[in-house]
Amino acid sequence: MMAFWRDPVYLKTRKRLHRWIHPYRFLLIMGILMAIIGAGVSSGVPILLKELIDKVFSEKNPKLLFILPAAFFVLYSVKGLTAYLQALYLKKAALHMVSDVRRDLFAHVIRLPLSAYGSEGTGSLMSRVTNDTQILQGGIAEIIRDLIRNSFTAIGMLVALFWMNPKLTLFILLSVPFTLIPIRKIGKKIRGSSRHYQGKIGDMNQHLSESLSSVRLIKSVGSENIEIDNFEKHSEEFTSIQLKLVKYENMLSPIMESIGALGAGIAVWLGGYSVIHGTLTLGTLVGFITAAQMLYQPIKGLGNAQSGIQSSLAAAERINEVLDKPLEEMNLASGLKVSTLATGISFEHVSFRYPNKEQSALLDISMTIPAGRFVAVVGPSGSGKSTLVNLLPRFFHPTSGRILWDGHDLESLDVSSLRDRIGLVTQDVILMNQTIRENLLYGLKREVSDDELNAALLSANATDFIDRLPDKVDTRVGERGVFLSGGERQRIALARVVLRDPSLLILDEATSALDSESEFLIQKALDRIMEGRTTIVIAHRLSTIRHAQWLYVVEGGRIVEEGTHDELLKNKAGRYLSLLKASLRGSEGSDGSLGDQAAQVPADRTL
Ligand SMILES: Nc1ncnc2c1ncn2[C@@H]1O[C@H](COP(=O)(O)OP(=O)(O)OP(=O)(O)O)[C@@H](O)[C@H]1O
Repeated sequence: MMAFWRDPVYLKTRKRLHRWIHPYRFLLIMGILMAIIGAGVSSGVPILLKELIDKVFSEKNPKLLFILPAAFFVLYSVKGLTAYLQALYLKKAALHMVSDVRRDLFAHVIRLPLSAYGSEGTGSLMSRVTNDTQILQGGIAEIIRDLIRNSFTAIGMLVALFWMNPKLTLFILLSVPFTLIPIRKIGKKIRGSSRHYQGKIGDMNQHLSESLSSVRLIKSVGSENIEIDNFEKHSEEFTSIQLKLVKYENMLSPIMESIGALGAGIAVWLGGYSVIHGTLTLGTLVGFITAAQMLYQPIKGLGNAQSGIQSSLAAAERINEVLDKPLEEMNLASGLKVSTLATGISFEHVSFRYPNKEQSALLDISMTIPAGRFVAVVGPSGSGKSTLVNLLPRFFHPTSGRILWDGHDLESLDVSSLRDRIGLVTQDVILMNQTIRENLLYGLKREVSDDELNAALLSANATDFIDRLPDKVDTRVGERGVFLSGGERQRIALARVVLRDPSLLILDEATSALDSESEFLIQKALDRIMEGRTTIVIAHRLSTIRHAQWLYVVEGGRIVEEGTHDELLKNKAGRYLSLLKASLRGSEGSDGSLGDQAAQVPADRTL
């Protein structure tokens, strides 16, 4: 009847489910045992009733008048106790199991390759980890409770019925097949609505997380009302799906009850006829009708389990969709571990295309960066600069060509050790809502002394502003570091990089200019930090560009020019010169001879 074991989603989830169930099998076995005892005890009730009427009232046996009520008391107490223990064991197993599912799901989500994040929003992913697992847990607990206890109780009742009168039992069983049709039909509807419902929670969460993280934009353009309307739309759609679900879920019970009443009616009609004609005792009839009623209770419960099964399968389907996504290939076991960058990095005819794009972001890039060199990449917006540096920590893989680290293809390296060797400072510094100290030590796999921490802050020029904070390095920085200024956040990011002591430093310079004091402090810090390391900077500041030992000009995903600043300036028809001219014209309204101008403009001028 509950043929969920033939369901394709269940078949797909089965292996995972067995892995999740395994550690809690003893709890489950105990729960099932309690259900069996409870069911056995329940089936004693109609039999006792039969005995009470036939032996005590008809045969007038006074001894049994005391024993039978006492037996009733014991039966009901044992029934209650087993129900309690069964709920406890099964719920405990379900809660622990789903906690494991949540952990596995989070571990999977966090290990997905970067490319997997763009297509599905964070809010929606979050909803799969928190909400779908919750539904799964509710479902599992319900399924086990309703399915197991009710199945055993139904079997127990059937045994009692057969024991009392097999012929009459067969008659009332005639109605059972009719229960299958609504269970199947409504079950399908529940599954569909449940999936829709869970998807809608994901949409609502997505909207919530997006608007909360963009609250500044919303306020600055005054779009609060639009966002409220959008949210209301999501919320109303959610409610209407919920209502649909409630309708289907509650449809089963009355249908099952009516069919059950039909069975009980048959029993009363046929049984009553037999009592009148003296072929059945009154006790058997009362016991029989009680058992028949008690049989429909678990059958109704089996109908309810159907809704739990269907919502769980819908949740399992959504959880599977995440767990089926391939993990990032880290080469942890087979990859070569890197500990330094001794000779350098080379790109060999590297091209790259984002999976959702038709045009390549990088085309036939070949370049060699010897160890220790300070290299700058310049180019117009969207030319592929960030994409180029993102290939180095293997956030993405080249579509063709290869990148070598000390002569070894990046694809053959242990990614974790590779990333340990790379220090990445992005434009928008990401800080956790923790203390400065915790942010500095985040992800470090070694102990750091206070002296070392202070030295790192000193070399990042971060000591002055931290000394002015109430709790110094133990001050919390707020969500994404909002309690700090842009320049302060950058200096913390630099100190973090110093502690990681990477062989390759990748800096994506901020496009918006910082105030000149911050700029100066950061530049000084950088000069110190870059010493002895290979550095690649996506450069926007003239000061960086001037000091770079080698420059690459990227345009349309290709390297169009390379050389030193002075060499590139000499090419009057070159892209480098026109890039500089365009940037200077934008701010100075000038287009004169750029060699001289570039030497004169302030160092914090951004490109
Ligand atoms: N995650 C992504 N998915 C799809 N396309 C992307 C993704 N990131 C960048 N692109 C596309 O790749 C191209 C190069 O982008 P990239 O960010 O590398 O340029 P950029 O030179 O760093 O630009 P900017 O200076 O404005 O930061 C652009 O056309 C961009 O739209």
